[in-house]
Amino acid sequence: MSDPVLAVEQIGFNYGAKQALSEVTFSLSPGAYYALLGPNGAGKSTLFSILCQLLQPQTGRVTVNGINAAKKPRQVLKQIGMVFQQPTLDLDLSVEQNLAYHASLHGLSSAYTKQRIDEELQRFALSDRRKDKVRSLNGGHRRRVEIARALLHQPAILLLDEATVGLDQSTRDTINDHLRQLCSDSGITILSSTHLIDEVRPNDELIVLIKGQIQLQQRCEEAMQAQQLDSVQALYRHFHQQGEQ
Ligand SMILES: Nc1ncnc2c1ncn2[C@@H]1O[C@H](COP(=O)(O)OP(=O)(O)OP(=O)(O)O)[C@@H](O)[C@H]1O
Repeated sequence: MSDPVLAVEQIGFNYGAKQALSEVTFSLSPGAYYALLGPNGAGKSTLFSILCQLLQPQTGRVTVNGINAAKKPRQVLKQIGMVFQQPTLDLDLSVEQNLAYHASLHGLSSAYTKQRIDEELQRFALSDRRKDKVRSLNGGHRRRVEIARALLHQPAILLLDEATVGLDQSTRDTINDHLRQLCSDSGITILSSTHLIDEVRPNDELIVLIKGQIQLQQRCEEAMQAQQLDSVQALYRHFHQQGEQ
């Protein structure tokens, strides 16, 4: 097995008296797609906030490619691309301007920015929309721009927090296809949170988080076989019930 690209060890986080995460431990391998599944309030957003350093864990540690996030936060942030639950594009800027602004925050040179914007817009079939204002794009295209933006600085890990919420089924399918392709083509690791169980595919690595605790980390197909269950829904229900006890 290759060294993990991300290791989360014994992380705990409370909001005052409210416990959001307790002794959360898991690791991600390079080039794999991980679906983080959990009901509302399970702690998914808190975990993402810690991974992209908006919050500091109160216990435990996060390392990215062996670098401790608490000790070298900037080096770790360079390795992470983030797509938040709420859209964060400026609607009155063009697609290209939104991407260029993000690239400048990451300190990319103008020549490299142009190259990366070209590459990512091509990857997401958006090259013909580069001069259009984001306001004129539909929801699926806006999400694709956000994913392209998160990839500009070539992170090792892409984090997506409920990235397909509010999109119709066929747009969700297209984006999900793109994301799986991204892992196999470019070797990037994806951690994508969802409560939409139908988005999880048999070949995905599955991480189930319930009430701030990890209930399962295993390839989805293997977990179904181990539990003798024939669907992701049944598998999730099983671990959900276990977590609620
Ligand atoms: N700022 C806050 N203050 C107090 N409690 C909070 C705060 N943010 C989250 N919580 C609580 O922490 C727990 C984890 O919340 P979190 O938002 O991380 O879960 P989630 O899995 O992302 O849920 P959702 O799917 O609804 O976004 C929940 O019980 C939530 O009520």
